Amino acid sequence: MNRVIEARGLSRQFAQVQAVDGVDLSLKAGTVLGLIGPNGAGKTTLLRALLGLTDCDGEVQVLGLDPRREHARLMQQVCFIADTAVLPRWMTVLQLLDYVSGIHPRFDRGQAERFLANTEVGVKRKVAELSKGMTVQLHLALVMAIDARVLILDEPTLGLDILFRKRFYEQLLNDYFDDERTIIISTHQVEEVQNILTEVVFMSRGRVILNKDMASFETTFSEVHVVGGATARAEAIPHIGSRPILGGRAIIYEGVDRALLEPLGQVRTPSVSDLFVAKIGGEAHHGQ
Ligand SMILES: Nc1ncnc2c1ncn2[C@@H]1O[C@H](COP(=O)(O)OP(=O)(O)OP(=O)(O)O)[C@@H](O)[C@H]1O
Repeated sequence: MNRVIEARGLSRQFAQVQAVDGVDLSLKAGTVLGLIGPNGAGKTTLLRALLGLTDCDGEVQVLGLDPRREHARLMQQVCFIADTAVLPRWMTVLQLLDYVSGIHPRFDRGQAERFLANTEVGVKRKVAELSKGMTVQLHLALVMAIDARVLILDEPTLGLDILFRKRFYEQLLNDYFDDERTIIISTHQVEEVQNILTEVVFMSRGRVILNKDMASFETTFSEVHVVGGATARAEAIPHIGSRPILGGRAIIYEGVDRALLEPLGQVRTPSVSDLFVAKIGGEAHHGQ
């Protein structure tokens, strides 16, 4: 089996809300997927459906298992970080390390301790006494020390300061990620993850709006910075986004030959977040 995650027509409806609406997803080992979408887009519901934590319609397999029927087996091979509030607040950090060592066969306690040594989290303190950011650091230390084939991170760095966010992603890539693993990161902090992604999915209103590997992202999308008279010519070419920048405009194109754009100004690949605004900002606007 070379697909780690395979979903077809995955849907989840809550009363009035179609939280996930016919999503197809196919990921192989060695993927770092960024799942990007506005609030309420359905990201958490999709991740929970992949893990069998919420019911869903459609076909879904993770590591060859059906998360709805084989949830317990699946959870032995995946690691999910979502809500940092679930750590037992009355335990000390040391007690928590003992506890996780006892329950999780794939937990490497030494690795968790090495990770914590680089943080402000004192191992003798109670979880309840830690700041929000420290609680998240503790949670991450536990997660990164679990040898899982699939790691699902839902807003992993929420509440962390910028230095720690950077360090977290560096560490994730250098110390955790390898060809055997698959990581999905759902986040609003797109700029911070874009350099570590191999694939990106944009979600809006339960649907996948964009699903690209980063190599084809670069060949599909272009951004041109235009000034003066070139602006009108650039805007005459069908584009998906246009925004003011210092002294001119940045215009984003999909599927336009770069040779056509080069005479107009400086051509580059748009950032994932600028493309997100162009795609989803427009979408939200048209829907209103
Ligand atoms: N248990 C539930 N019962 C009813 N509606 C729900 C439930 N869980 C999610 N929803 C709805 O489904 C939609 C998608 O929610 P979801 O939490 O998956 O979005 P999200 O993309 O993760 O959002 P955010 O970025 O704000 O965390 C929302 O409209 C939400 O209100």
